Amino acid sequence: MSQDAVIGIIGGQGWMGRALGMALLERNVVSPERLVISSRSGRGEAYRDWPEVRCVKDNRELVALADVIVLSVRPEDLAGLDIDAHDKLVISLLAMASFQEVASQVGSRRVVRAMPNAAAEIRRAYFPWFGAPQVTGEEKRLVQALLGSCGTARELPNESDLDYLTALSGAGPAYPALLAQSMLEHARSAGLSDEIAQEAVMQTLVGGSLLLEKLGAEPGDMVDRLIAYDGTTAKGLRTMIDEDIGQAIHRGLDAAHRAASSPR
Ligand SMILES: NC(=O)C1=CN([C@@H]2O[C@H](COP(=O)(O)OP(=O)(O)OC[C@H]3O[C@@H](n4cnc5c(N)ncnc54)[C@H](O)[C@@H]3O)[C@@H](O)[C@H]2O)C=CC1
Ligand SMILES: O=C(O)[C@@H]1CCC=N1
Repeated sequence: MSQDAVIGIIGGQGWMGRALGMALLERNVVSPERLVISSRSGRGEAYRDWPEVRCVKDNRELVALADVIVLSVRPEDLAGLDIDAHDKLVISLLAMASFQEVASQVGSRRVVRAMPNAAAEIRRAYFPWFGAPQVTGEEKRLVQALLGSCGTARELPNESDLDYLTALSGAGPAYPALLAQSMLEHARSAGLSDEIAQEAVMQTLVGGSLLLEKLGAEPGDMVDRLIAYDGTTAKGLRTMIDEDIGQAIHRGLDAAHRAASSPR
């Protein structure tokens, strides 16, 4: 498929659709003339700097204009889309909607399922995807370039990996947010001012994450090293480990994975 393909995003004003649309434009992966979005609420503010981007209200018009159709609506809105993609390439960002379900709803078996995460907003998403056998090698290269605009795109060998990663990386940015919330509550209850507590939590989580990325080693190596150091960190870590923080995380991931794998 040509790199000049017109890309249409259904739900292009929503959280993920807008993040993808903006990333494609800002990274010059797609020129504004080659982007079409459908939005029930009109053009909106997001694309105000890109007047060449076409905005339509009717999804059937978008399907007619686009070579590649990105679905970025909530899973419960899939059944109401009422489009026939006539075997065009469709990229679904939907959680909880299988290849079979998407293919039969949109009238194309040339379907890629892809899973962004909230960090697409800052172009740091982990963005795995799985392409049906009907998707050609050239189309897969295009998909990799499109999704790579939002961060790190990765083709997966099978669809079940995508359901798993929906729970791990798709939902993932919420997990450090939960940790941050808990640390912040603790800092406040220890009497720190809001300003210092917020700054300390943010800088620690961001700095710790960047350090992990730079070290590139097993995260457990850092844990082992600090337990062996046997200082204050070791006291905190041992207590959290004895309280089975690992079990709580595994049970949470299992629950999200079950939700991602079950038919709605
Ligand atoms: N928000 C997240 O962190 C993630 C979301 N996803 C998936 O991405 C998809 C989109 O999610 P969000 O962007 O968060 O939802 P959202 O609610 O922010 O955006 C969905 C957009 O679709 C529009 N829409 C609904 N029905 C439509 C229709 N018939 N025609 C045109 N537009 C329509 C809505 O008005 C809204 O603007 C979901 O299926 C979700 O499972 C996947 C990974 C992460
Ligand atoms: O919570 C959800 O269902 C979506 C899919 C993965 C992350 N957010």
